[in-house]
Amino acid sequence: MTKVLEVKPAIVQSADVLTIKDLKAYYVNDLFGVRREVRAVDGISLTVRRNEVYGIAGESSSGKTSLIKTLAGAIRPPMRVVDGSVNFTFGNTKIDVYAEPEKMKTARWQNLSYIMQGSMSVLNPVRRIKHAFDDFAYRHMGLDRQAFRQRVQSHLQKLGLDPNVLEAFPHQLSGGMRQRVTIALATVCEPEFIIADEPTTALDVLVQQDVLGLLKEVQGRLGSSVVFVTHDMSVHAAITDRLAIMYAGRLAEEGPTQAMFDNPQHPYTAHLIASLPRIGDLSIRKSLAGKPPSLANPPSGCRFHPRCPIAVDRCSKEVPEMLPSAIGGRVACFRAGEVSVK
Ligand SMILES: Nc1ncnc2c1ncn2[C@@H]1O[C@H](COP(=O)(O)OP(=O)(O)OP(=O)(O)O)[C@@H](O)[C@H]1O
Repeated sequence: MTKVLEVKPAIVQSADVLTIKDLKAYYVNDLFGVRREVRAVDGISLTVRRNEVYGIAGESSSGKTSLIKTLAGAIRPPMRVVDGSVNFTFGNTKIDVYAEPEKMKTARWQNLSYIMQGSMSVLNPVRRIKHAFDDFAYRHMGLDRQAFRQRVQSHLQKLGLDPNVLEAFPHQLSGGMRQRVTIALATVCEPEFIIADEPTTALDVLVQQDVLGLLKEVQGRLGSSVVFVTHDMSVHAAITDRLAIMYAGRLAEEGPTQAMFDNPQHPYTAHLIASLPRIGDLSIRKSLAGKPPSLANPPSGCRFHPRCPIAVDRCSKEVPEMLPSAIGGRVACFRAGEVSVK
């Protein structure tokens, strides 16, 4: 049995809120006249539905953070979107992120919010917590000061936080508390779309469970969509409805989370699941041979083929497309379904 955190998944509904089509985003550097491209996001298509938690998993450097920065329209040089599109639908408003950057600016905080890695980056260490709410949320809510403060206090209470945290400095709170405050900050405007990048990585497992429970509860109450990024598969098992696995800038597999854990179709998914600790199993977990490839010079064909235990000749020559999988998702593998989790 796989040891996972226990947080109940939400009901999945169907309208698409985010549609990404054949997205390519590269880091482009010119060094002494030599152009170097790191293909961090390389031909990704996916949709995220209303009221679902969509997970993105993959080893370090697989492109997870680059993908979510790209979808939030939060890219800076040397990163460039070289092809493809990102579209959001918020109520009746449609936004093409790269054709309509002004619309996207307005949507930020109101319709879309971002919980980043490490809560201290959004909470100024020398200012009280209340100022973070003033700085980020006040102008988006159209309330007078008093009504705004009341709204913030009642939101904190709904999340089980004492409104007195508003008077605290970040360093006076524990790591878990700070992350709860960050979730409160990201959700006070009741956004339809929340991006969470490794929000619980630095926390111990019990606090992590608490913070994940909170995020799930707010998501369920608001009916928001969440894109949740972490390399930790046990967290995906606990919180996500659907899961995408990234390998070397591309999607390897996507599908309903539970079905992927029960019956992974891609050998890389099977490897990630097999590396999780299991209750009562004292055997040493086998790691995959080799390292993730350089995205400046990725392998030909399927990028996973040099490390794949079941690769055949074709895998080094042809790029596998993402095609419907046997478990109601999509998979990019010529030998899909021929692996099992041992
Ligand atoms: N500013 C940059 N310039 C050049 N390459 C970059 C830059 N930022 C990231 N990269 C490269 O892009 C690739 C993808 O990185 P990214 O941070 O998106 O991966 P990740 O899956 O989020 O990793 P992690 O789990 O470690 O955060 C990596 O090869 C990384 O070295």
